[in-house]
Amino acid sequence: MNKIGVLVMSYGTPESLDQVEAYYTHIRRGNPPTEEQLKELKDRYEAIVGGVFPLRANTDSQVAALQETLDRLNPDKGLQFVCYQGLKHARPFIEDGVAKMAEDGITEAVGIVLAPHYSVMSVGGYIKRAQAKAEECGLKMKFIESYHLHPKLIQAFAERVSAKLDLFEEAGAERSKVKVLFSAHSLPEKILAMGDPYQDQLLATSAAVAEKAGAGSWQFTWQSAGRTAVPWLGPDILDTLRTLSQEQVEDVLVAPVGFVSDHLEILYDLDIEAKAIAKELDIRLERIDSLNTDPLYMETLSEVILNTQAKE
Ligand SMILES: CC1=C(CCC(=O)O)c2cc3nc(cc4[nH]c(cc5[nH]c(cc1n2)c(C)c5CCC(=O)O)c(CCC(=O)O)c4C)C(CCC(=O)O)=C3C
Ligand SMILES: [Fe+2]
Repeated sequence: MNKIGVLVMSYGTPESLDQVEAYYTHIRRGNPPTEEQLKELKDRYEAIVGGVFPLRANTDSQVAALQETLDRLNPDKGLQFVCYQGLKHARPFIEDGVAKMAEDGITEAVGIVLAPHYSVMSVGGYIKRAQAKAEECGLKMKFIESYHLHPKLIQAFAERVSAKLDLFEEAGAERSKVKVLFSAHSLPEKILAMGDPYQDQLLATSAAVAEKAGAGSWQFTWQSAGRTAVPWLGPDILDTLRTLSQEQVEDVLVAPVGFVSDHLEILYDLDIEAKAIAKELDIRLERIDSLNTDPLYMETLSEVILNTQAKE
């Protein structure tokens, strides 16, 4: 049986509170955080679920679900796709995943990231590291850079937006007046001058989801900007909520389309931090459920992976 490796890449999260320092140091390219920064990050993890790191189980489940979906959708019975995990900032690292494929005798692989939009600073970084290790191991790799307009991805997000708009309506709000706020992780502003596609891809996803979900009123905002000296893309969601409040908006549905699973930036930055500001402003803030192992998301990933073989 001919085997094709699938390197499924994701951000990674610590396994326990005592690993947060090493994790944070890795994110900071080897510079350890100050005591204060470390405490602040640990506090955020403790606030979400008391020191459990949901992204780990979520990534494991996504990889398992992707394996099942690939097995089911692959039309070529002489070819088997085998998934491996590769994380950006935690074990198993991207390099570990590539090395494992090579050890298992795999010579050809496809790399994909559990994030739909390309930026040279996000997905570009994952791909660069995987490619370097693949060359070292003599592995031939292809990469999927983005899949932000795949019809099944748009449908999955749109169904979630629509379901939450129903709830607003049941609670007495006028559906067309609920502000749908699409969001994604901010990046340093310099990416715009570099001609990076990140922002345009996010706006394209947002417009497609808004249209499919029949959202009456929507806009895009950034979230989770880093606390560094350089300017980050804005407006930030907390400022956007303040502006919306001034515009007499009372109902807001946040749709974080830059993320595909429940983790810190969803469970803390939105569910705790943004919700607290919304409460102060008397805004009803809800968010769409995360995709996690949604079958439509798994089919999106499977279809783009299978497509890399069809093109040959
Ligand atoms: C574009 C992007 C995505 C989306 C695409 C993708 O998924 O790749 C993403 C996702 C995530 N980011 C995450 C966590 C963190 N990101 C940080 C810091 C940073 N993120 C950045 C970018 C991104 N990050 C950047 C440019 C920095 C500054 C440092 C640097 O230049 O690299 C920090 C440090 C402290 C802080 O700034 O808050 C933390 C803890 C978690 C895991 C949460 C969990 O464990 O549940 C996830 C899914
Ligand atoms: Fe991040």
